[in-house]
Amino acid sequence: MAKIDFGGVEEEVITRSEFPMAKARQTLKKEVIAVIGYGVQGPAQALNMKDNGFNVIVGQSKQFQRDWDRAVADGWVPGKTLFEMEEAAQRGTIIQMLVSDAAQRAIWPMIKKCLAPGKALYFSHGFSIVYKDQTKVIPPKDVDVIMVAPKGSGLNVRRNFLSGAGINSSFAVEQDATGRAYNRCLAVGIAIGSGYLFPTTFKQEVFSDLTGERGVLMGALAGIMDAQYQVLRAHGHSPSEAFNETVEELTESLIKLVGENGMDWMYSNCSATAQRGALDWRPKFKKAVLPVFKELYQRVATGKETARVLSACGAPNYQESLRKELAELGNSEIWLAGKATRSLRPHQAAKVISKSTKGVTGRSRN
Ligand SMILES: NC(=O)C1=CN([C@@H]2O[C@H](COP(=O)(O)OP(=O)(O)OC[C@H]3O[C@@H](n4cnc5c(N)ncnc54)[C@H](O)[C@@H]3O)[C@@H](O)[C@H]2O)C=CC1
Ligand SMILES: CC(=O)[C@](C)(O)C(=O)O
Ligand SMILES: [Mg+2]
Ligand SMILES: [Mg+2]
Repeated sequence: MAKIDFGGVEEEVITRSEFPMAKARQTLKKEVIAVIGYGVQGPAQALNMKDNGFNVIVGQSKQFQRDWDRAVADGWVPGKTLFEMEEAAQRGTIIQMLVSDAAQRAIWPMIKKCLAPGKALYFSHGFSIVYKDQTKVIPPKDVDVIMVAPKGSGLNVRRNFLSGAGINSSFAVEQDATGRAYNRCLAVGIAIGSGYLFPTTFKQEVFSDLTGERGVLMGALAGIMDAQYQVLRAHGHSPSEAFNETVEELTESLIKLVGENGMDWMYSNCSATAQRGALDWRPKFKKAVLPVFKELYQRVATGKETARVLSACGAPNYQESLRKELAELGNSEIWLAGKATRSLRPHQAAKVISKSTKGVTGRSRN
């Protein structure tokens, strides 16, 4: 493992050069990897592994016709590489649990029957194992239990693979029954297209992941956007102006600079006026939301968020009510304004400018 200094704390990271693709292929050459679930992560991981030359089959319930049809359209062949979930799980030696977290609880009794000794049970989230009191997912002692959790949407797991970039993942071994769990885990991590692999535990992964997606990555993000948009609109700003100053300028400009070189770098390349205001207001926002994040982490740690996911997402009419909720969000004024704004992005001009390298390196941090 390479040792990397993260802001003064040393952590170990697995690099592709330590665990090259040839070693992954060697490690998994006798394995049949059964990807159970063709939702978001399923297609990305299955297709990346197949394109990397691994022996992959897909298990998908035909009752979810849309997902079955997508698997067929992606080249999986019914009866050869695409099966009902139980048959795929029987055939697989590494069983990847990539149905939704609530569905993992529902299909567990069936999966458990397919876990012959020496097989590996794989997750991309610590959820089912860590909250076993609620999910009842308790693997037998004679199988490996491993996790690779890509740190991004499945869409990017596939897109980054196709662009050659890869995506970083965390990984953990919960149970090593065969003595090969660690190598199996890293080999699958490399096979699905991970770049760097960060060691974690199932518990640390799921606590941080649930906090992140409810917080800054998704929930808090949409919440603060709504709040700012509402205030601007209430003071007579047009929808386009309110949207531009809340979302468009972030996604099209400023957050890209944060990704490129950090927050201070983005600040450095904005006006002195903006920098002063942002530095002054940062602590106020932090103070306002800190209690909310503390409450969120508590709810994650005590399993309340898990109970909410299992009861809501496991309900029979959930897909219908989810569709309604997402449609309501998409049809709210802010996101309709967003649709109009996106149609006005000046793509042509951007292409011409990108041919020049003058003036694109940014202002240094002093
Ligand atoms: N979506 C993502 O990008 C990420 C997901 N993960 C984790 O990966 C795992 C899979 O998540 P997603 O790909 O989002 O799955 P998803 O939420 O898209 O699940 C869809 C799959 O579950 C199946 N399914 C749903 N209910 C079912 C039921 N009652 N019986 C049988 N099958 C059912 C669907 O047919 C489909 O194949 C989860 O543990 C998730 O937390 C981790 C990182 C990112
Ligand atoms: C993309 C990801 O890693 C999330 C947000 O945690 C998820 O989809 O569960
Ligand atoms: Mg995540
Ligand atoms: Mg998540």
